[in-house]
Amino acid sequence: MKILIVAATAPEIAESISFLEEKGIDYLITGVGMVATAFALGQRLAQQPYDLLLNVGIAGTFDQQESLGRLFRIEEDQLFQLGAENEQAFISIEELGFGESRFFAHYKGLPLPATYLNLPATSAITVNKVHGCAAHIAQVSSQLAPGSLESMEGAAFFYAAKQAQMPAIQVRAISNYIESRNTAHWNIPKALLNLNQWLQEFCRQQAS
Ligand SMILES: O=C(O)c1cccc(C(=O)CC[C@H]2O[C@@H](n3cnc4c(=O)[nH]cnc43)[C@H](O)[C@@H]2O)c1
Repeated sequence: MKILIVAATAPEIAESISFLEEKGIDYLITGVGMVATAFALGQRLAQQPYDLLLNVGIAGTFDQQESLGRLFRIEEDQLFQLGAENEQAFISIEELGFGESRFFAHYKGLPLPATYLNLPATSAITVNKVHGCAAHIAQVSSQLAPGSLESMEGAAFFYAAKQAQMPAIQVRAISNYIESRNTAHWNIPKALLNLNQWLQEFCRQQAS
């Protein structure tokens, strides 16, 4: 099975790059954010088809009781606040009739290893602006499924995969709580360690 590993930044998969190169597994660093992700992935997929696309990275969680470093598979991801507003309410892109904002992991029929299937599943939102203001966080969080995560790429990754009609999955390690912004509270090293250990185990199981 030909797999493409997709990450926003090189540091997110730095611990796995020599492993991936030894195994002959392709990877793509897109740059941070939805526009960079959709363009880079679209460009790659136009040149080369894959049997499976895997987006890995770190993410924030809205669940203040969750453990930093924990891994999740993202089953649904949303282009957050894509739409319009009027004086009363937000109007989604679906209600406007211009497209869709919700995208899903897609791997039906693929024999994915236990290291993926056994991960806890959750939903995520994809944002242009990382939430860091307590009042906004309280408002957003009340509209989301409990335990939702937040990244800057996930839904754009699923979008590009859907456009290219290729199976796609996403795994995120929690690096921080979505809270009043304070990066001193983030635990990026723990998230990266867990994410890269998982990624290498996934690739080993996938190959066997
Ligand atoms: O500072 C570092 O050592 C470092 C190492 C690896 C990656 C980073 C990043 O800042 C990656 C940016 C990446 O992280 C995602 N992310 C993480 N937390 C959140 C969040 O709370 N809300 C939204 N996105 C988050 C995001 O997908 C960025 O692409 C730093």
